[in-house]
Amino acid sequence: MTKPKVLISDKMDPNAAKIFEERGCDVDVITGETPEELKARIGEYDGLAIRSSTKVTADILSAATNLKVIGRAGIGVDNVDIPAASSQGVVVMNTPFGNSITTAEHAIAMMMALARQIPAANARTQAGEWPKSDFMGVEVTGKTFGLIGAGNIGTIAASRAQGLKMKVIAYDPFLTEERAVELGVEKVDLDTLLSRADFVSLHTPLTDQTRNILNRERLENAKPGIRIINCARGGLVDEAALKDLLESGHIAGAAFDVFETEPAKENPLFGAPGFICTPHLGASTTEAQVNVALQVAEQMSDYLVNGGVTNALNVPSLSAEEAPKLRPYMKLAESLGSLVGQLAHGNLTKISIEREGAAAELSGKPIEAAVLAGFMSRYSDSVNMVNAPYLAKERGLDVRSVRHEREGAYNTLLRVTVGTSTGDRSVAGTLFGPEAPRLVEIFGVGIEADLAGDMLYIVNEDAPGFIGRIGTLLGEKGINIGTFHLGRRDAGDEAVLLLSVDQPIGQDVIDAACKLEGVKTVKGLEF
Ligand SMILES: NC(=O)c1ccc[n+]([C@@H]2O[C@H](COP(=O)([O-])OP(=O)(O)OC[C@H]3O[C@@H](n4cnc5c(N)ncnc54)[C@H](O)[C@@H]3O)[C@@H](O)[C@H]2O)c1
Ligand SMILES: O=C(O)CC[C@@H](O)C(=O)O
Repeated sequence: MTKPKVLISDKMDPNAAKIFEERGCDVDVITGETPEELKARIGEYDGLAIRSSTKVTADILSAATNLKVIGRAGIGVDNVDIPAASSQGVVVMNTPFGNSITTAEHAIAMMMALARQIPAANARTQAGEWPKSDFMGVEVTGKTFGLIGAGNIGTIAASRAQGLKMKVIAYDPFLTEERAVELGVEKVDLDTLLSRADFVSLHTPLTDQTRNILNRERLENAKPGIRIINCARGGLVDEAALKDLLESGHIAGAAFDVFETEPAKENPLFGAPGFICTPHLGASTTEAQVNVALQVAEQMSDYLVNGGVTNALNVPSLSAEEAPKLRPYMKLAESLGSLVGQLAHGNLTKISIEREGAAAELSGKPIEAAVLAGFMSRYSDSVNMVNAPYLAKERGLDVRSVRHEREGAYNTLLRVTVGTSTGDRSVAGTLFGPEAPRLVEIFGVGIEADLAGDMLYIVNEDAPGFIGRIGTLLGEKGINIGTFHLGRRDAGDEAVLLLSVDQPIGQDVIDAACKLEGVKTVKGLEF
């Protein structure tokens, strides 16, 4: 049997190449190539091991005819086109914990550097100035550390801040009260966090919900003198607004490891008062790089040699026998989890997954994992069907799977219900034929729809003329309607409208739809 061939295309600890060889793979280390050079070469390889420099685009994947696995030695996979990889059957893996401690330590180092203005003091001292009176710092002891994103890295940063005798407050929609108590942090909303924190540290992935989470308005309304640390992802903070507010003195300092455009050879923040930065060094310690390199090489060779799947972001863990029967249910389960995750508001405390009819005969665990993966995909870019149940447990989400013997209106049915602080919210779906997942109920209203691509969800008063008004609005905004689904409890009651559309739904469309007569709720959805 020929050995699987792996390309390491980014600078990686040499232990990775050693592990690949020891575990039966041939390995080439070729770094710094242009996209064109990589595209010309990639067809030879079964595995591609990367960090953040290699951009694995759909174009490169189109030439990757033998590729079976991409391994990211690190956490963020924003440099990999996962949908394109999935549609080519390429497994994408990351190493979700190997650099967490190192990155949390970098955030704390940045906080201390900000508090004592170490970079500027160092530069001027070494220039021979001895500027002792220009650098009055602030203590961190007794100050408030505002954590945005209480996942792996955020919770480590919080514990280090507590070690520095700081009070930690946290904003994370996924943090339960129980977990907050366990961590010794106070759970708050984002506006409260910004009005109380002395130092704010961001630790979320970059998603549609977190992009510009610190926008101009929030920065302007933050407590005067606040200092901001971003060692997560560029794009979480409005860079131009931050520059203006550093210049006005409203914000006392900011420390960034990551930028909207990287490599950041120029940036509006460069030179702003109180601004310090590093070139995406969050994961750059010997220890973290050894961890992630070893882990990625072990995971990838296990997959290439034995078919074992660990920390994959785009495949469920299924046995060969169960896989064909379960596959359409996995898609249905993930879509229902994603739908309820996108629509539910409030403090999400519990989720139940009910199986009825033919679905009750199937193994519940993979279906549960698929629901959880869909449900949590809005909150983390590291979540997958393998780690979703573990993450849900760790975060205190009460997960229940119920199998009903009873015969229902459908031959097979999955129902997903989330408990929020404002009550239970439930969606249900079935399979049409053996394979086609279909939504059949949304928050108590019967409605039949495919969940795919970009969609618009509207709740409105059931009254004549509404469908015309929404059609006109979407037409004016250049949005083409693909499919149109309508449901209601009774005539004249609330109606639910679910549209699949050919263009993404922007905030302008949502704002305009909210203003239409009779509209109660509008939400853009993505599947
Ligand atoms: N600078 C670096 O070199 C470096 C190194 C490692 C990781 N990172 C980045 O750090 C980030 C966090 O990594 P992690 O391992 O802690 O991830 P994680 O998935 O464990 O945690 C992310 C947390 O963000 C929360 N979150 C999601 N949406 C949110 C929102 N709208 N508001 C508030 N919180 C929200 C999630 O609930 C979750 O708790 C990732 O983007 C990762 O890529 C950067
Ligand atoms: O590989 C790196 O240096 C950065 C890694 C980091 O951004 C991650 O998401 O793990």
